[in-house]
Order: sequence, then C-alpha cells, then structure tokens
Amino acid sequence: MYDKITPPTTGEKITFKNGEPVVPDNPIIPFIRGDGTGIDIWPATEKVLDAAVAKAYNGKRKISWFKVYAGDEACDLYGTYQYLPQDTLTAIKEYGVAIKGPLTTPVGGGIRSLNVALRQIFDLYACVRPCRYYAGTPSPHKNPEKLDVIVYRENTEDIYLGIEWKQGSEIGDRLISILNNELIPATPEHGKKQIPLDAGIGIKPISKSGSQRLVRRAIKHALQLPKAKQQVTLVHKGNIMKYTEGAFRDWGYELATSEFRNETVTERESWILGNKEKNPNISLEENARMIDPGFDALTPEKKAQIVQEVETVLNSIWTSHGDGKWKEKIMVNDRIADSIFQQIQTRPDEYSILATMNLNGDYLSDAAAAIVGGLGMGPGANIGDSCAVFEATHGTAPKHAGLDKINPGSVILSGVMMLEYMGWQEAADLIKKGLGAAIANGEVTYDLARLIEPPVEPLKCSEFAEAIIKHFG
Ligand SMILES: NC(=O)C1=CN([C@@H]2O[C@H](COP(=O)(O)OP(=O)(O)OC[C@H]3O[C@@H](n4cnc5c(N)ncnc54)[C@H](OP(=O)(O)O)[C@@H]3O)[C@@H](O)[C@H]2O)C=CC1
Ligand SMILES: O=C(O)CCC(=O)C(=O)O
Ligand SMILES: [Mg+2]
Repeated sequence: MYDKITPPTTGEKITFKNGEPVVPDNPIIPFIRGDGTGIDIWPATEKVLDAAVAKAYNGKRKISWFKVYAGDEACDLYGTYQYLPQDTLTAIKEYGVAIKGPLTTPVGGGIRSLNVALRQIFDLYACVRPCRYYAGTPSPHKNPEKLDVIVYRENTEDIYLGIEWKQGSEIGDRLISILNNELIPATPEHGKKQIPLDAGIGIKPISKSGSQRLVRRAIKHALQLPKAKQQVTLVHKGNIMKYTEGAFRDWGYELATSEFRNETVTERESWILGNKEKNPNISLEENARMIDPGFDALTPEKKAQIVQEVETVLNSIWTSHGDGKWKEKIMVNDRIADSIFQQIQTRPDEYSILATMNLNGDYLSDAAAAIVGGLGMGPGANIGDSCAVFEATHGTAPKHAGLDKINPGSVILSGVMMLEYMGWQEAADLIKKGLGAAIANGEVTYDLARLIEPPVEPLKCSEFAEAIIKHFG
C-alpha cells in the first residue's frame, strides 16, 4: 500500500461517524514535520503532546505517531518535485486525523501551495483559528485579554480555488476579449467598464453550498460555547462585491434563520424585537425608523420594504423569540471586513466567532494572533466531514530555521485543538495549564521575551517545550 513509509506496528485507526471522529485509546496519527522552522517545532511539539497524554491517562492512552512526508523532506526521500507524495495522501486519508508543520510556497511562480492542496484534496472546508490570550503574554495592546475570538475561515473557495491566467497568456487574453466585448456589455449594471488589456486575471468563486457549510459549522461551534460567547459574525466586503462577498453574508443569514431558526436571532431581528419590548404599542413604521437611522431619507419603495421586514419578523418569531427570549439565542450579525479589523482592536470583547471567506480570514487570523502575542501563539485546524489536519497559522519563518529558537507554541496549541477534537480534554487541559504557567513565569522564546518589560532571557524552542511540561504540575 505504501511505497517508502511504514505505519507503526501498534495502534488503530480513527474512524468517522456523522462527521465526528471515533477515537481508539491508541490512535495512529500521521504527522508532517514541515519545512523551515518545522525542524525545530515538530520535536518540541511531539514531546509536549506525548508527555501530556502519558500524564493525563497513566499509559491507558497513547498516540502512535506515523511520520509522513511533504515539502523539502519529501523531495529528499521521493525525488525531485515529489513535494506531496501519494504515500502521504494515502496515510492521511486512511488515518483521518493528522498534524503538520508549515510548508514553503514560492511567490510569483513555481509550485502552488502544498498547504492549500492538502485542504482541497481532503475537502477540509473549515479553517478554525482560535485567538485567545494567555496571562503574562506580552502584547502591543493594552487589554489583549479582552480578545477571545475564533476565526472560522472558508478553506476551499475564493482565492484558494486558485483560478488565474497570467498577463499576456493566450487564454488570459481570450478571456479578457470575451469579457470586454461580450459579457460586460451584456450586463447593463457593469456600464462601460472594461478590463485593461494588460491585466492578469483571477477568478474568485464563492458558492452558496460552500458558504453555508462553513456557517453551519460555525453555528454548531457557537452552540458549544458559554452563553456570553454564543455569537457568529459574518465578515464580508459585500458593499463592494455584492454577488460574492455580499452573497456570503446573505447565505449565512439564510442558513441561520432556516436550519437554526429556534437557536438563532439576527442582530436586526433583535433590534425589532427589543423595540417592541420597550414599547409594546410601537407602530411598524416607527420600529422601522429605529432600526434604520436613514429611514426618512429613503425612497417610498425602500421604506415599504423595511416596514415589511419589521412586520414579517414580528409575525414569524415574536412568539418564539419575543419578550426577551431572543437574549438566550445565538446572535448572528455581520460586519464589513475592513471595519472588523479595527473592531477587534477597539471593541475586542464584542466578538466571538468570526465566519469569513478565504482571503478575509487569512488576513484576519494573522492580525488577531498579533493582538494576543504574535504568530507564535496562533494555532489552527482544517476540518472536513471525514478528515482533519491540524496546523499553525504561521509559515516556515525561514530566517529562524534550525536555530532551536522559534516559538513552538502555535503548533503545540494546534496539538491541543487536536486532542480536544479527539475528546482527550484532560491532556489538552494539562498543556494549556503548562503553557500558561510557563508564560506567566517569563519562561518564553525570543518573540515574547523581546516584548516583556523588563526584558527576560529567552528560552530555546526545545527549552520552552520542557518548561511547559514542567508546569503540568
Ligand atoms: N500553513 C502553512 O504552512 C503556511 C505556510 N506559509 C509559507 O511560509 C513561508 C514563509 O512565509 P512568511 O510570509 O515569512 O510568514 P511566516 O509566518 O513564516 O513568518 C513571518 C514572521 O512571523 C513570525 N513568526 C512566524 N512563525 C513564528 C513562530 N513560530 N514563533 C514566533 N514568531 C513567528 C516571525 O517574525 P519575526 O522574525 O519578527 O520574529 C517571522 O519572521 C512562505 O513560503 C509561505 O508561503 C505561510 C503561512 C502559512
Ligand atoms: O500555503 C501557504 O503558503 C500560505 C497559507 C496561509 O497563509 C494560511 O493558511 O494562512
Ligand atoms: Mg496565512
């Protein structure tokens, strides 16, 4: 079955039932070490995960690691250009849950991203990136502890579909010609727009099914959170791109108010219901005026639409959601992408789950990680319905590779997410406790040490792993 790798002789497969993993006590888990700093981070991560599992379960549970190859390491073993060998894909498919270090992607030309390829091959449609603060972590922000968000990023569409034509290429030029001469003139709303003849072309597809399965998972996750964090914010740039970004928002609301009608309330619905609660005799028009501050300046048609919206909400959900019952539901709201970047800095405690399309979520997850301590503290998971691959938000940070210096925190915390996904909460909790205590004690790698006042001597990558284990207690 495998060409150059051999699975461990002990251990069993993780299987999936209704999209959830069924985990034996001795699962076999494939891992990819990763390029660049992966060489430093992976051994530190493995050590911490093994120590936590051993301590939490006294030997009753154990992970059998299965080394598989991707990136530079794969080319060394399998030959030139064998960046993602079939062995690796077979192993991840067979064992279902895997963890990886970062992999290099060249800019401008060369191979397409291996990281993205893995997400697409296994249809890992939700990229889940929690950003929460560990006490003592230095941060450029005054109150980083107020940020506790989970970026739920769509992981297969938008720029990840990767459909592009190079400037000057035959097909690219043909496409521009068809667009300029046939399709744009045939669409009156595009007016006299024309694509510059020397443009490269990229296509940004956003599907209803892709958007809704992401939002569905985000809402299900919100249902597991404490009451105060039960909120899903749909992030989009729908004011500019209406049929992709705007549609993502609309499909998100549509899903929330159909599949999860009893569990959710939208922000606008909450205003309408709240207005009636404060003033039971409020007219439909007055209510409409209160939810739309520019109401009086609107056209009669638009005013009628909003009045109709108010009436529909009151008729359809007053009984189930009115009289304050909506306060017990998951709040679904939306924010325009540029605004959410400033909102997570100025009003961080108002947000919880941020459901995004691919590119917005890429930016947002790095930015949110920066608030809570930087990319060394940014874990992640790529989740599908029959497979999950855990990996950090950051890349290979090549200038720090091989120096035993980099912060392994993000991959270790990705391991924590993996343990939680497997239901091994006790081991996950031990690592969070150890990591929190190490940071609070000033035992940190260079990235955090340089921000602490007064400065502390940084630990090596491997020493940080040992400090975490020491603080398991
Ligand atoms: N999923 C993946 O595997 C990803 C892969 N990549 C790939 O990684 C390569 C390098 O990308 P690049 O843009 O440099 O981004 P990186 O995320 O690799 O690194 C950028 C900077 O972030 C900081 N950083 C990154 N990782 C850590 C860490 N573990 N601990 C502390 N600080 C960290 C460092 O800052 P400083 O030097 O200031 O300390 C580093 O120089 C590219 O080929 C890219 O495509 C990128 C993102 C994700
Ligand atoms: O695959 C890459 O090189 C980049 C991926 C990335 O930036 C991400 O997953 O956040
Ligand atoms: Mg990124």
